[in-house]
Amino acid sequence: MPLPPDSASPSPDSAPVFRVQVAVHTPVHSGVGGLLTYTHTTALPPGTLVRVPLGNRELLGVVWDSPADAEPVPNAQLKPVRSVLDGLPPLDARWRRLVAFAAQYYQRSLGEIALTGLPPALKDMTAEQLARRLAPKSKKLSKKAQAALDAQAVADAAAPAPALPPTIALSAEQQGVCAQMDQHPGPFLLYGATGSGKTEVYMQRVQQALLAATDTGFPTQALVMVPEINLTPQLLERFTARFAPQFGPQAVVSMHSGMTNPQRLKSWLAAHTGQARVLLGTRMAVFASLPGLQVIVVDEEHDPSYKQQEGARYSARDLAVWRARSQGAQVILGSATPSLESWHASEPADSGGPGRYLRLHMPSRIGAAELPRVRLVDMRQQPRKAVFSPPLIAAITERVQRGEQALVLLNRRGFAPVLFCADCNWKSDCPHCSAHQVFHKGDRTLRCHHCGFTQRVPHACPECGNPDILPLGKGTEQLEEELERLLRNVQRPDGNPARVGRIDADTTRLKGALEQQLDQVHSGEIDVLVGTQMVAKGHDFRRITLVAAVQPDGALFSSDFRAPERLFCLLMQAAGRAGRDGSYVAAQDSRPEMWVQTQDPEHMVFQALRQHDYPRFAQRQLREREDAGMPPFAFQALVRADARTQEAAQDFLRAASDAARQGELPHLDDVFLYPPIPMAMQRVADVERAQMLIEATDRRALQRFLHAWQPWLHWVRGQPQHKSLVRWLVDVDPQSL
Ligand SMILES: Nc1ncnc2c1ncn2[C@@H]1O[C@H](COP(=O)(O)OP(=O)(O)OP(=O)(O)O)[C@@H](O)[C@H]1O
Ligand SMILES: [Zn+2]
Repeated sequence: MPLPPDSASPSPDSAPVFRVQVAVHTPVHSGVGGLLTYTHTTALPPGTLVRVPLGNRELLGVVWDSPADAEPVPNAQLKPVRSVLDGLPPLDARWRRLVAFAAQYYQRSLGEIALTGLPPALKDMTAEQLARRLAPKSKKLSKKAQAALDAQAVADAAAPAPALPPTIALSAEQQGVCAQMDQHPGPFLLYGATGSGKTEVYMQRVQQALLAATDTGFPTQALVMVPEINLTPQLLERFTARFAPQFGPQAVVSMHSGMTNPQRLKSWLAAHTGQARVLLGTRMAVFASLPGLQVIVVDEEHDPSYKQQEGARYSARDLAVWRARSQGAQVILGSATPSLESWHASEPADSGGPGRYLRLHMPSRIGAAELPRVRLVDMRQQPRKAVFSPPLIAAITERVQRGEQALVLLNRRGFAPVLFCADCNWKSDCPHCSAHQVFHKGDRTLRCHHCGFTQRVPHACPECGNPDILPLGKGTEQLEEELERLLRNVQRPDGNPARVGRIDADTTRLKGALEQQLDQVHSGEIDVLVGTQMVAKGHDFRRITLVAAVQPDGALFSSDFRAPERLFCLLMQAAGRAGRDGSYVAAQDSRPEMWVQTQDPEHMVFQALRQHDYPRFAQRQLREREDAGMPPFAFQALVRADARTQEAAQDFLRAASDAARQGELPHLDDVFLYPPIPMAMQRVADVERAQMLIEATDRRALQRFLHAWQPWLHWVRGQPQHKSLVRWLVDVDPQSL
């Protein structure tokens, strides 16, 4: 795109101009710090959005600093700011503090984090376009239309104020928790069983925040975060129903990656200007501009999706805690299965714990609902090769015949994870990754879930021509097919045949598909739902009384030390979908159940699950981690390198490690640099991946070390022998190893 000539007229040499330091994001200027200096005819308030030239491009930037004094600057050295997006109030100091902290902590440039926090649509907008976007829509109306509007306004004014939604009477536990939140500044860890009514507590706290008076006059605001997009529509509905009557139809807005750029811009502007009072969103929402922020909720705080896994690898949960503290807002982390980090942080000080969070407990489900009874099926005692053990099928059949619903969980989509030739041992390996291509029966393809490489299923073994190639292992597609077969003669109480449905990333690719499929579950059209972790958490299903995890054991063999924690959470959350409506269960004279098919029923993960005993599980895991010196008792960072060969990737890491020693970086003695190793997924899309773990017992030592190391990493990367490196990055507090 050709650029217009500089609009700001060049000032004569040495005329006084104002220096403006601007945070911009360019890969070239991504070193830590990363402010570029421009000039302008006036000083610009920090937080102002500007468009600045860089090379032959024009970029959006945020004014970080602009001294109020003019000074003579030789014109040739510095370029002037191209335009100022002055229709928008500047981003406030608290937002800029958050960005500065995140940039420093996660070892990224200010500009990158700042731009991460802004809606993408702003990047390409001129000042005029933004002004138009901000101007109230003033369409010329016909006389008749105007008269109708006026009449409506008169009628509105005369009508009684909209009725407040009936507020639910809080349970005793909910009241107790809210009372504690009144007394204590937080942060709070709301440890509440699945179905204990945590959402109701959030709404109560949000309501209180929205009604609070401030001295700034800016409307008070709340940020509510959920781990996944698929939970936002549901929660949006609940929050809108609660708050729109009181605070206006625009009071609740959402923000997540499933929205179009114009939609995201709209939400962002509403939050920035105070029109929106509640912002509901996924991890990206943590960076939204919310000048009136009073309370932050992080629902399902244990969820790994709060950690951004690309670009700036920030933890939205951790930043939420930081943001709340730095601006005097309350923060509530909620979960039935808190992360071990948060659980540890909430160990009370009087029993020797850090006592950094206040732990609040809601053990009981709402109403008369009880937690499901957990049944472990020892698959070593079941017919070999059975996907579903006969007792599980009998239990599902019984539920369907009574008109209840069942949920079958398997965290693997597709029909089978691999195709296999028994004659020559050929396997459907992805040619570009160290992974198998997954067999999808629906469209008869082999698909790599890592790089997307897709092929038609071969008619015979590509190696030896054997026509009998076999699927190995199970995916959700196969479970669905298998259940349809097993339940084909089962009838529901209305005489119709049992209906099986499936929800996973494959069935929900199209926009609106997930909502539609969830509606089918809620309306009772589907009797047995097969799904991945997508359906295991957060959903308030009312008629599911049985949940089954059919092949959870794989996770027990993972090399990642967080694997047991992840599995336990997933199973507890899944169990939490059964029997949520106590009166329904009672009317059915039924009892909720969670089934787990496993080869290792004695494993402590399953034993703790059986007792619904998160504290015991957490205590044991934490003890192991303390003994092994792992998080939360140690702090970690990863340096990752991608290259065409594994050798090149590891060479870079070794050189980086040598540079740290030669450069005599601060705290070198307090951090431990492990040797580089290939990543568990070693090759993706023809790129070899390696990583190097850095560990310290003191967070600040690790931080200072990383900070001092950063320029060295850039320097090493610039050396000719590392030319073949594709990319490198630092991941602070990595969530998977
Ligand atoms: N005080 C109350 N009185 C009546 N019903 C309530 C009350 N509080 C919550 N509920 C209802 O109980 C159900 C479970 O509540 P909610 O969804 O808030 O649980 P949760 O703790 O967030 O569960 P999960 O962690 O499993 O997502 C919801 O249908 C909710 O409307
Ligand atoms: Zn691949």
